Amino acid sequence: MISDTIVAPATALVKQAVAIIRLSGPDAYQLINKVFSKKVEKKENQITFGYIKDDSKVIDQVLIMSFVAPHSFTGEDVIEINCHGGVLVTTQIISLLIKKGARFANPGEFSQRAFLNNKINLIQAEAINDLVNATNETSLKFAINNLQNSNLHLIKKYRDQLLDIIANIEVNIDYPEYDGVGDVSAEELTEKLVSLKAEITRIIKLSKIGKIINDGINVLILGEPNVGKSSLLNALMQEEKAIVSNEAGTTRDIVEGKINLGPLTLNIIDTAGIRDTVNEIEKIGISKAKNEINRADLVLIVIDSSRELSLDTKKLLTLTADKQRIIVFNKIDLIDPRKLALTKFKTERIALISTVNNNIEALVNQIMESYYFEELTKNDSLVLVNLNQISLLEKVENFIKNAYNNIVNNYPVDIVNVDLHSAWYLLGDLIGENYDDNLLNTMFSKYCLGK
Ligand SMILES: Nc1nc2c(c(=O)[nH]1)N(C=O)[C@@H](CNc1ccc(C(=O)N[C@@H](CCC(=O)O)C(=O)O)cc1)CN2
Ligand SMILES: Nc1nc2c(ncn2[C@@H]2O[C@H](COP(=O)(O)OP(=O)(O)OP(=O)(O)O)[C@@H](O)[C@H]2O)c(=O)[nH]1
Ligand SMILES: [Mg+2]
Repeated sequence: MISDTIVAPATALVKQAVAIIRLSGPDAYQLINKVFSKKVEKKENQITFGYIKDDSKVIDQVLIMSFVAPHSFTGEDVIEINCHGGVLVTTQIISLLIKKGARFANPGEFSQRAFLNNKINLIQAEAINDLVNATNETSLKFAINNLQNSNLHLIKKYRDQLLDIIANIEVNIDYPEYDGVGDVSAEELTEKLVSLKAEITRIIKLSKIGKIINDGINVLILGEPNVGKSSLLNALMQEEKAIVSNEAGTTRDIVEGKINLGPLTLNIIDTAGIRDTVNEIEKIGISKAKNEINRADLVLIVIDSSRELSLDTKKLLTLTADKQRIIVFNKIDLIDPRKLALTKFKTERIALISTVNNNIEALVNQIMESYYFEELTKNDSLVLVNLNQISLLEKVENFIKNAYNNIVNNYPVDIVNVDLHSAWYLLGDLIGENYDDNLLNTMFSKYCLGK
């Protein structure tokens, strides 16, 4: 049982209209009543007006909101003090509460308590943090979907299915032939495993895209010199961020910019034009540009529409063949688009643009389409955007795959069940059925103070 009472500002320590101080734990009422001008009754959802006082010295005029365990965010007795939002007044009230016996909370400790008191599961806890950190509509949608309990039943369903399979294997299979006795055959079990694995694989796939969208899409602009890469960066950002000139080899270093494009966040990376050069500085720039390919989620290969496809561009196309990419034909204002040799790109996403005319809509549409997946934002979609969550799911996927192979290869039933148990257990990790204290501390420490 948690025995101490924690306190922290729930709002930033800056000059503002009103600040909120949160107090949570078994002594919340006792503590507030040591410093408040009136008696705060232990009653739910009350707002009480009065003064915070250090003995006879009045510190502030405040509103007290009261919650009674378990009906609060943390599941404990909670008092929220809405004080005037001065830095000094807020810190004085907190110091006073600490003097009276409260402990200053660690970052994320309120949410951690909410988890420990079964008010939220770990997916919801991660979602709270993701919600606070969300910078685009899509990631906000993922977070709010996961915060509402709506898709917890999915994980529970998968766990139940696993248990069911485990039980059936134990009861119904006449080892070592795996001939079906009773009501479930080996074929039916493998079928169940296959469909379960398919569902997990689907969630992993969606989650990986979700993670990219959540973190911001790293969009790398590549192309030979002078094709208009920096002009494109500037057009996307609607700002003269990078130097543009008609001299080939203008950009030497990496230039980065961040924008929100509708529901997406793009981290745009402009690079030095790629060509054979003897200039040492330019060479460094070119090697930097190539090194960025690994980090990129999406590569824009920019081509000057008015020129023949050069060897350098062909090399770039080969170098990025495995990447998600869009072939961008810039300077379309210089030629008749019908003259473009597009057939060799017919399996690719292409966009015809003219940065000089600020006509980049075709590219914007292609980017949006690349990351538009109806399934992603459906209310009941489970999209997990944290690396640890995704890697847990991948482990689950692997254990199910192993179990399947072992059944097919007529391995002993205990071996099959070890893998299935592991998968079941790891799904429990995902929602916090089982947890490790250190892991929990690490996880919540990335939260805001007072959260
Ligand atoms: N002032 C304030 N605003 C806040 C929060 C908070 O803790 N305090 N929140 C947090 O950061 C978020 C809201 N989340 C909350 C979640 C649960 C409960 C709560 O009291 N739950 C009770 C009662 C539920 C009900 O009445 O239906 C419960 O779960 O039993 C409060 C806030 C955002 N805004
Ligand atoms: N006609 C026309 N000219 C363009 C267009 N986009 C860029 N340019 C011109 O092309 C030249 C090169 O543009 P930059 O954006 O500097 O090209 P870059 O690819 O960044 O070049 P490097 O940094 O040298 O690799 C400039 O003179 C631009 O004004 C376009 O859509 N149409
Ligand atoms: Mg440039």
